[in-house]
Amino acid sequence: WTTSNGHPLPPGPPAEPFIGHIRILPSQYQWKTFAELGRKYGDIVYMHIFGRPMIVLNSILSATELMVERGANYSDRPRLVLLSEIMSWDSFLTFLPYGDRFRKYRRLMQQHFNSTAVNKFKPLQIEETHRFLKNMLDSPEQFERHIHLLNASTMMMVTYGHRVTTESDEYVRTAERAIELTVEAGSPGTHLVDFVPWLRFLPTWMPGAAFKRYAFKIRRLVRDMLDIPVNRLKEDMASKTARPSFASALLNAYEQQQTVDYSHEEDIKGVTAGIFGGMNLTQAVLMSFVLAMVLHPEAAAKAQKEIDAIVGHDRLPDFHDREYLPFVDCVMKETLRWNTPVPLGIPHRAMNSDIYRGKCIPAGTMVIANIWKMMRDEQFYLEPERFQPERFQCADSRNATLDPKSAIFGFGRRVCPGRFFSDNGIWLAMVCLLATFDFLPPIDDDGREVMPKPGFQSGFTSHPMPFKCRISRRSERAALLVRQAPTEQ
Ligand code: HEM
Repeated sequence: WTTSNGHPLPPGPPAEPFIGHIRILPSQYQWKTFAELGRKYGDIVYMHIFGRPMIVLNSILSATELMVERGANYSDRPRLVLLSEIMSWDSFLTFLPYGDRFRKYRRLMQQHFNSTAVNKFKPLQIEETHRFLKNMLDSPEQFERHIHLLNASTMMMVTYGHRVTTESDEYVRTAERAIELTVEAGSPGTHLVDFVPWLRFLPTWMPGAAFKRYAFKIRRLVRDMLDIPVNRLKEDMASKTARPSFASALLNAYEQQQTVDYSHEEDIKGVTAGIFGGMNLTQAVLMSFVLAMVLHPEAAAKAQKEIDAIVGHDRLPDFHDREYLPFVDCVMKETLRWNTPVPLGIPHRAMNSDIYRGKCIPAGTMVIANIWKMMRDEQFYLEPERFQPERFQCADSRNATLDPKSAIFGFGRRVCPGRFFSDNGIWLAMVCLLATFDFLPPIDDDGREVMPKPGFQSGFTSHPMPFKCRISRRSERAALLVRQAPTEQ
């Protein structure tokens, strides 16, 4: 295909008339299909669905050259009629189109979550991690629930000063329900109304408008996600019982008119509620870590040896130990690489048509970064399917490694603003777990150890398939340290 400007489109598989490539796209594990297409057509693959163009970037080079270096053109989000406009997720930074409101929200996130600002959250992350370790000691078999509570409580404390003590917490339940129903509605950008936008004007009572009734249910939950925590915080601030938080800092500045940068409470709701996606991702990473430690006891033992030598047995690890624990960092990087938390990132959109490597990328093209494939690029990672933290120890020309953190958080002007904060939290949880617990395979009826089979769910975020394991305290001394760890700020 040659476009009107005389440049061909990037290569891609043959399309069917009108519907384009819709039948090539599987509903599950799309990143694997995209990687196969990449082997055949190169690291930029062009496709279209009902005439709407999309490209898949299979290499870190093309993602960097387009989404970072040409960020002014590639930082928009695709127009998702069902998700953004009907369910109203477009109140959140994550789905905002590129423009003034986006820049305003990013600036606010950046002020509080940049690489130095996140240091102020460290005492809270330590406290929440201690609480988590105590829960692990009491009921290690419920590790998934404890990880969930750790993430929910840390994020809610940081953002709204609200401590989550149970899974039935009103805000967390509302947010999880909204996300669950949204995910069940199908992949963003693949619903009929996304391609035939006038369908959104169908009255809800009409046959064929079931999607709209369903979407309205989600819209109410999304509204609650925005309103409940900020309204509760305002009550606490009025009664002088609020803890300092991201949202309270924004509300204070707004009320005292210290800034003209944001003009409406709705902005505060939109920017703070963006944190929820982060909880789910940190959960995916820590669950993958537990699975990796069960499957690779040699990696866990090596990290534990390093921790014992540096931290000793009289205290729990802390942030200031990090620079002396290089192997723990390797385990963290390998965990992030091995199970990429967001395999296809969040799609960007080209605002204007562009020429790249002699090919035309039309205006409006949806740009998908296949981060899963980038984390398996043999140019950087030998035997990419193997879990091998050592690959990050010796970056020589044969095994030149790329830090997964340069890809798994996305690219350019839309790169994850929570990346420094989650880097700290994930590291602390991993190092404390390694210092105090052993991770063992479950035992079958004949008393034999059975290694769990590693597998990851398909979906927008990649979580390990449910698995069983035994988690036991490393020693009575370790258990005592956990019991004595301070948890009240
Ligand atoms: C392991 C943890 C995390 C991973 C892997 C992750 C990954 C990502 C990715 C891939 C994107 C899309 C970037 C792009 O469009 O190129 C993103 C966006 C975003 N993340 Fe994260 N994230 C994590 C944790 C967090 C946390 C803890 C927060 C909140 C403090 C957060 C807040 C956001 C927001 C608000 C956006 C939307 C940014 C925008 O559209 O401009 N994330 N994240």
